[in-house]
Formats: sequence, C-alpha cells, structure tokens
Amino acid sequence: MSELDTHTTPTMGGHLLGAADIRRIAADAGISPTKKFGQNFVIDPGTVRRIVREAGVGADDHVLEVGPGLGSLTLAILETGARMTAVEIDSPVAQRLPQTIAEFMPDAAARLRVVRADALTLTPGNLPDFRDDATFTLVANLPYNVATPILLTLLERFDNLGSFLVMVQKEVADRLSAQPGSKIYGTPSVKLAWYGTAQPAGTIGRNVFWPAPNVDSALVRFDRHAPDEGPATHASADRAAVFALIDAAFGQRRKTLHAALKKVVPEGTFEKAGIDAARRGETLTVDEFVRIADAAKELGA
Ligand SMILES: C[S@@+](CC[C@H](N)C(=O)[O-])C[C@H]1O[C@@H](n2cnc3c(N)ncnc32)[C@H](O)[C@@H]1O
Repeated sequence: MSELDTHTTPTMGGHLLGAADIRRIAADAGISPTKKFGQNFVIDPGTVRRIVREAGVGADDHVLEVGPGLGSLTLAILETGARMTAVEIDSPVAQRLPQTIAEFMPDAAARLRVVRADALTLTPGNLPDFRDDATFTLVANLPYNVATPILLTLLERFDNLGSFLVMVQKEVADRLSAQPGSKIYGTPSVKLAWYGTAQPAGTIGRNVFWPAPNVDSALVRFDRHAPDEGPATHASADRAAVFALIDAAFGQRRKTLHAALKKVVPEGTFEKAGIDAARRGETLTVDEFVRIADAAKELGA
C-alpha cells in the first residue's frame, strides 16, 4: 500500500479511524505507544476492513477482540453489526475506548463491552460473555510478543472458540500454519493442529501502523475441527500427554524420536504405534504424536 487514508473514513452509522484520528486520540488521552504491550496501532481503514472481511464477521456474530488499543479494528468489527467484547491490558487505553466509540460510531456503543484484563488470564468463569454461544470468533491484531501463548491459552480454555483471524508478526504467522518437515514447523504449528486448521491469509506492510514496527506482519485464519473430527476425538487421546510428547520431541528437535523420547515412553512404544523411531519429531503430524501417546498409554505409561 503506498498511500494511507489520513482522515476519518465515513461508514454506515459512524467513522473508521485514520492516522490523524489516532494521533489526536492518543495526544488527547496522554497515551504514548509502549513496546512493553506491543502497541502498534493500525492507522489505515482499508487494513482493518480487510481483516474483518477475511474473518467473515457478520451481524449475527459475537466477536472477542484481544488488544483493541485505540479502537481501529474495534470500529471495523462494530461496522458489521456484530456484538463484541474487547479485552485490553493497558488501563488508560481501555478507559479511553468507550469515548472513542461514542464519538465515531455512537449507534454501535451498546454492542461493545470493554474489559480491562490480561488475555492470558481469561477463563469462561471470568469472561461469561461467551458462555451461551455455540461458537464465537476471535478477531485481533495481537501484541506480537505474546501472540502464540494467547492463542493456545484461549483455544484450551474456550471450547466454543470456533475460529480466529489474527494479525501477528510474519514469522509467527508462518510458524502457526507450517506443515511437518519444514524448517519452521515447531510446537506452535503442531499444537494448533490439535485444535484445528490454520492457514495464511495475506501479508500486511509496516506503513499501516503507528508507530511502524520493525517487523512485517501477516494474517492467519484458523478453523476449529468439527466436534466429531480431529485428534481430540481419538478414544484415548489426552491433550496433556500429547502436548508433553510434543514438547519433549521439539525440545531436542535434531534428535531422533528414540533419543528424544526414550525417557518418557515405555519400551516398544514406537513399534506399537507403527512409527519409525529413527524419524525426528519435526516430521510428525499431530495425529502421529497422538498414536505414540496412545501406544505409550496402552503399554502402561
Ligand atoms: C498491536 S496492538 C493492536 C491495537 C489495535 N487493535 C490496532 O489494531 O490498532 C496490541 C494491543 O494489545 C494490547 N495488549 C498487549 N498485551 C495484552 C494482553 N496480554 N492482554 C490484552 N491486551 C494486550 C496492547 O495494549 C495493544 O493495545
């Protein structure tokens, strides 16, 4: 993208934020973006509209946004007519958000709840907004330093988190959707595959942010397995056991399965699972890790 919209963009019932709006809101509220919270705010209405379009959000959806910041993406989500909860860690930023929505999209204010919290602490118990939804979706421009832990934590704790569309650092996006055998396939890729399917959904340049980050960004789309599909449906599959094997195998990723896992699985496990112990963990699909966990369990692990 060569040119940015620097002015407010009119939309049905309100406005999206341009660069001039973002700077004014920040100055007004005495907010300077901090590295500690990964604060790079989107200043381009075209980018937030693209994210929302890729997410496929519509008026019937209930959306969780982690890290709404000054409200760029929040307004684009609200523009669709969706209901949403925005969870922000930084108090001054969270406190300012309702005023921004009231100013730029007053009719949507009733569809937004702002929660001041660390996304890593969220549980269905302390975030009951989503308790009655069959599924809900996460749409976020995630803080880059904690993006992967936030995704894995939310997937583990919220069974009804059905899909997400997130913007993360390009390298992280590549890892999240990497396939077995590639250099960048790692624990985030294989653990995410336990829950569903991740796919790259495009790259985003640095000039759509304020301040501009020194890394490139990309979008990742994720869809959770249907309840009757995926590794979690194996009769004996136990997520904690499978994840412990994954951590052990990738902890020594240059070693063979035999060497990396000999202390954690009983003798004969690989034969029973039908998996060559001379392979490296970085070549295994999540289903193959499940087979090893199943075999180890049957052998009394
Ligand atoms: C990359 S900025 C995105 C801001 C906004 N969504 C945008 O696109 O302009 C990340 C946001 O996440 C917030 N944040 C950082 N760590 C967080 C955490 N653990 N839980 C919730 N919010 C967090 C930051 O304060 C910041 O507002």
